[in-house]
Amino acid sequence: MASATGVLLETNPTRFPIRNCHGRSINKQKLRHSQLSISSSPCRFPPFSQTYVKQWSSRVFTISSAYVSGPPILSDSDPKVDASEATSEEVQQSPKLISWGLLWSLLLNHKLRLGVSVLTLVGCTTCTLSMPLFSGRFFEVLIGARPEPLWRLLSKVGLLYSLEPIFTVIFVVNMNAVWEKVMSTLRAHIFRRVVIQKVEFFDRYKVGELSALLTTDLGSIKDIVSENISRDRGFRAFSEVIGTICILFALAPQLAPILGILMLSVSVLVATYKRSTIPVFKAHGMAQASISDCVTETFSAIRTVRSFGGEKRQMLMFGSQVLAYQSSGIKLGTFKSLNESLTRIAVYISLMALYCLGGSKVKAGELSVGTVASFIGYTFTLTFAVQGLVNTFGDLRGAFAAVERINSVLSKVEIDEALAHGLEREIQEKEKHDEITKLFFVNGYLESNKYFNAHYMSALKSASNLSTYAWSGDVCLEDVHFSYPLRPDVEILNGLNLKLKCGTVTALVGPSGAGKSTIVQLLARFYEPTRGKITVAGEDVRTFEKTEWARVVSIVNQEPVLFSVSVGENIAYGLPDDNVSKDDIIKAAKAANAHEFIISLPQGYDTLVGERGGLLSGGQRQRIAIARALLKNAPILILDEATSALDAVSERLVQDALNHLMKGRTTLVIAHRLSTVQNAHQIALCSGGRIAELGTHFELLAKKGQYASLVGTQRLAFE
Ligand SMILES: Nc1ncnc2c1ncn2[C@@H]1O[C@H](COP(=O)(O)OP(=O)(O)OP(=O)(O)O)[C@@H](O)[C@H]1O
Repeated sequence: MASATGVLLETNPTRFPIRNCHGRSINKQKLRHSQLSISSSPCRFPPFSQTYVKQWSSRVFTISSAYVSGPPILSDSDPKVDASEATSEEVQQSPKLISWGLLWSLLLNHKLRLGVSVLTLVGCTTCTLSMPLFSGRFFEVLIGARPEPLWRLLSKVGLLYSLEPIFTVIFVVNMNAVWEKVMSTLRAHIFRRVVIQKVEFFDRYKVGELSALLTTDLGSIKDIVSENISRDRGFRAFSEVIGTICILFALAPQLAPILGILMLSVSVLVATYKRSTIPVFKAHGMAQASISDCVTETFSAIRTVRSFGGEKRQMLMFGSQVLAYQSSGIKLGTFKSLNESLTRIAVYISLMALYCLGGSKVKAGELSVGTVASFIGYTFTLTFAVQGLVNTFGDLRGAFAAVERINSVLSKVEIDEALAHGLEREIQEKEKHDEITKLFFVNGYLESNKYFNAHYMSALKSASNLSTYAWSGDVCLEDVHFSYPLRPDVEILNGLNLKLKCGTVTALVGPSGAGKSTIVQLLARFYEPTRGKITVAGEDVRTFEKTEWARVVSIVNQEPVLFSVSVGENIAYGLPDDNVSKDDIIKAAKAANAHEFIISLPQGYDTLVGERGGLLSGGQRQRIAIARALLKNAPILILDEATSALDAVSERLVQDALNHLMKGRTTLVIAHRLSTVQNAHQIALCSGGRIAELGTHFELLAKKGQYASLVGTQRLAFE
């Protein structure tokens, strides 16, 4: 039944613009999606954090009171396209991935340890700050100016000396443990955020840049505590500076202001000087990064280097980078030595000032010898503490820059909602006591992403149906238009229609660059069509979560990627969430013609395959990938010319395995070989962003069109 507001909206939507939680107006179609599924299945959403629940319920209220109910409809207009209109606004509004709020809430998970750290910090700072006082008294006892027995004074000093290291140990251990735990959660949080980004995000950033976020940048955030819990850094330096200044004023108000001004000028000087050295540090860091780039590139492409005799070129390149690193290192050393001398100069100036002023006051009888002796001690304490604080501020600057980098890369809204939603649900369902899973929870909840497109997500259908649809229905690409997000002006597919009949093989042929692999990427849902849709048994695939979709699609590529674990584990990756029995693995390997070679390996199924499977031949890698796909037992199969890189013997073995794999599955084969094409139930020729010809081998030959000319010019290779 239509509510009053709903009717008003229906009649004149522009007069009553409804705004979503970001204040953005949302169209009617979106409203329909949101409201319908909210009312039909509100419990499908995982128990997000309270804030999310609040935002969610307010959205439910706004939307449901404003719209008419009805059956869930996913219109032809692409929800993703609608959502993309708002992307720039959302980018501006997106919350920072690492914020003070997040850090604070993570720290508060360790209240006890933090409490102990604060108490022990007070304890060890008190001990440290008492020492110069007792040194002064010691001199006074020695010259007879103080009537206290020496043994009593020494036993107090002894007590201080014993307590200080104990407090220090407890402080360092606790602070370190707290920060390590916070950093682990942060690391997992960032890794997860990277994993759920859309594929175009990975087109945009280099792997090196992304791994630097999790290693170098997080490293500098970690160092801000780990490297600053020693005596003369961070919190201790800060508490010592404050404590010393108070004591100095209490001890000798005549001397304290002079010393204070002196200290202040020195620290300003040191800080200014340090600021001027930032470019030198940066240059050194960059030189180090280029060395590491060169090493990675050379060793990962060692076969190419060798085949082109490129060793000398690589060595020269490495040598020039080493020299650049060396010269920036020498420059840095000079700056460091100057820095060191500055500290000493600061101490000496302060001491000279003290000797002159303090000495004259002692002579005039205004100050005791003990007080001046204590003052000298505090001068050292203050100088080193100030110096430590300046260093800590330098580290803080580095940490802020790292946070900024992480936020600028990861706070943008490029999250693949259809993937993140399913992943979130799966992790929520997992055993909460599992220590590894817990890492991905912030304060008991997964990062609740308010940018999850609720209207989009709410139209999701049950996963249990997907498997039935995929085993029994056709897969259709209907009027699919597509441009890669990084090249939005170039339309690769332009109204493409193709039906993959259930349980049959479709061969996809066409000239290079026609868009064959693009079709594969769309079927795998690495990208979504910019217009049109892909359906399975008539259902838009976007109504299913990507994690569910991944379960019904298997892809075997020309260059299958294996993980650097054992052969058995690589096959079991076909079902990464399940406990796969060894029998099932062997069964899949046998069906993929891989069992024989696997048992001849040194450790059989436990043999490690090396980085990206580099310790195996191309044909062996291919058969393991097929075994992995067999174990997965997905109803939709995509073969990206999986045998073209193999020799005749391997090809026969792999082809047998593939024939086994294709049985009863809806298969799309990108084919360059005539034999593969001829055996297919239908052949689709892709050209100009559409399917230009469709039929069997003989039908297409008879047409004497592009397919016939491809065969004629032998661009479809004969065996
Ligand atoms: N990630 C990407 N971002 C931008 N453009 C891309 C991307 N991947 C492919 N393209 C472009 O899309 C077009 C189609 O490429 P595609 O790989 O689908 O062709 P293909 O038919 O599979 O070619 P081949 O037979 O040579 O493999 C090409 O012009 C290519 O430059």
